[in-house]
Amino acid sequence: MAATPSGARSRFVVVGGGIAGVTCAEKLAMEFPSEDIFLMTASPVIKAVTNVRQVSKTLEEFDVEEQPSSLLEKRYPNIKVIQSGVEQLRGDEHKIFTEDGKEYVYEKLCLCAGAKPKLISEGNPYVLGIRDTDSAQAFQKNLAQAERIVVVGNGGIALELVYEIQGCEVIWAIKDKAIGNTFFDAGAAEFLIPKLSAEKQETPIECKRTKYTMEGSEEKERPVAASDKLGSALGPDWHEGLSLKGTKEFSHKVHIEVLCEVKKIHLQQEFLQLQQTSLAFPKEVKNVEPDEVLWPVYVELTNGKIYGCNFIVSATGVVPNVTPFLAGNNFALGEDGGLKVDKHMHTSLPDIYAAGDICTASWEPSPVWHQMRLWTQARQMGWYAAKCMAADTLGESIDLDFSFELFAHVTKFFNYKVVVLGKYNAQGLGLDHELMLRCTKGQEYVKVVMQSGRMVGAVLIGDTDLEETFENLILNQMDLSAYGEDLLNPDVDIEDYFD
Ligand SMILES: Cc1cc2nc3c(=O)[nH]c(=O)nc-3n(C[C@H](O)[C@H](O)[C@H](O)COP(=O)(O)OP(=O)(O)OC[C@H]3O[C@@H](n4cnc5c(N)ncnc54)[C@H](O)[C@@H]3O)c2cc1C
Ligand SMILES: NC(=O)C1=CN([C@@H]2O[C@H](COP(=O)(O)OP(=O)(O)OC[C@H]3O[C@@H](n4cnc5c(N)ncnc54)[C@H](OP(=O)(O)O)[C@@H]3O)[C@@H](O)[C@H]2O)C=CC1
Repeated sequence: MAATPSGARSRFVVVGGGIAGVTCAEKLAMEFPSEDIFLMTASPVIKAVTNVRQVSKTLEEFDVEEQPSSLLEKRYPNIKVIQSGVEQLRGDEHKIFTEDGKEYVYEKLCLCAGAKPKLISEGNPYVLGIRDTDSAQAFQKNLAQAERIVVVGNGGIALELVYEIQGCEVIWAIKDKAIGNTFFDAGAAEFLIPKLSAEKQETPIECKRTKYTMEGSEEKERPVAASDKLGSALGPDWHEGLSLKGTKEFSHKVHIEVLCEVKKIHLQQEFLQLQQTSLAFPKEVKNVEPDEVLWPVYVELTNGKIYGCNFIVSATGVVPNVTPFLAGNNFALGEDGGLKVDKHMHTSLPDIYAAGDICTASWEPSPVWHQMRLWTQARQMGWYAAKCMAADTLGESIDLDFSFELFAHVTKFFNYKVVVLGKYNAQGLGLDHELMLRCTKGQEYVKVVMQSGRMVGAVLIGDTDLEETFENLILNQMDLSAYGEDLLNPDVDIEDYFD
């Protein structure tokens, strides 16, 4: 590192200590062992991917550890972690200003500052989002005092919460007809629903998926970020170390309100005043509680019902973290507010790349890949962005990485292994597709999406062992018309068929 009067200088600077940023810095450190790589992060700990295991061509398992940054510097002596938030980027000058008053000059920069929860009501103390370790702990603390909460949203976090929470009534308000719209269709939702009323199993099933651990979490005090600082996003099994229990003795009590959104949130005092004003609520708006029961906060839904609760979890997606530190740089943004990146992970500004939750993939994708803000994609993008930065520096050309050929995600919902491949929900296919299903209640749910006789997507719930075969069938686009329903016939050994 050469210091200049105007600030420290590095050829490569990466912003963000989450999976995308750390993976990018590691790959750059390997590609350029004699260069110092600066990794700037607002969080005192970094996320490291360990024990990567390739399950199939595109599905991978790995462990994720929250580690002190010194461990990363030990593994890669040419990575220098700068633990300070970036206050301002001046892209035209190739300069970064940090919150501790320092200035850095870069040649090439990769922005990996993640995303923030998109809350239904900003600044309302009764509305919680879950993103990082600190917000998860705040949620757990509130839950420990709660008798009833309202969960809003129908994606990954809501699915995990409604299954994990015990001893607290959950009112789950969803916009859709069926649960889990970001991962499932109504058929899969039907398959999963009985698990919500069943007593929760104490031992989780063995399941091939990523694991999330906190380095030394039991013995050591974890460094805590200032409360306004954004930590790295949580990930697989984030709730395993937390007791998600309310004040009651029962296991599960989930009531689902479908096809509705939150119309208004009323604090107790305001709610009581409104109730006394006869014209405040139209006749069809109903408090579902007897009047003598009082709650700190009330949620008015668009279906006319009002539920009192201790607090609300807004599990309503994320917004890329582009403000305030990137303000004034005129980046081209995607529809979802992310930094647009081309097929070389390059943003619209010279020498600035982006990866992970902060970016919006804006290249023409493979017909069976789409972006989802997931741990696996953060890692793949971080890795590939570093390769692109290296190729640009060395004047080499580079092809789009193979990991963007097929969307592939393995996770766990309601204690089932879940694999989703390609256009698993027929995303963007309109009516031009057919579905094939196989379902054994309580055991497995298999759905494939076919288009013109070819497989373009699949949802596999349970231990189906079909992921590798289906991944191949989607990738090679073989015409499967001749096999008809045999494709899902449990008596036909499909792997032998296609070997
Ligand atoms: C509760 C929860 C459960 C999840 N479960 C799964 C799962 O099971 N499977 C899965 O694939 N994905 C899961 N995800 C999604 C996954 O965690 C994210 O997609 C992924 O971690 C994003 O990584 P990232 O590196 O892009 O961003 P982040 O992990 O958000 O990292 C951003 C980094 O940037 C830093 N930063 C932010 N602003 C600044 C600044 N101004 N200056 C310096 N540094 C800054 C932050 O401190 C942080 O270190 C889950 C997410 C949540 C919230
Ligand atoms: N196991 C896994 O793979 C997990 C992954 N994650 C990831 O973490 C991130 C955050 O998770 P999460 O917050 O659940 O985000 P998701 O994007 O998964 O889901 C958001 C949900 O909220 C709904 N929604 C959006 N706005 C509103 C609103 N105003 N009112 C009611 N509902 C609304 C969305 O509906 P619509 O789609 O119609 O907009 C969608 O159902 C995501 O990137 C997710 O993929 C999180 C947990 C587990």
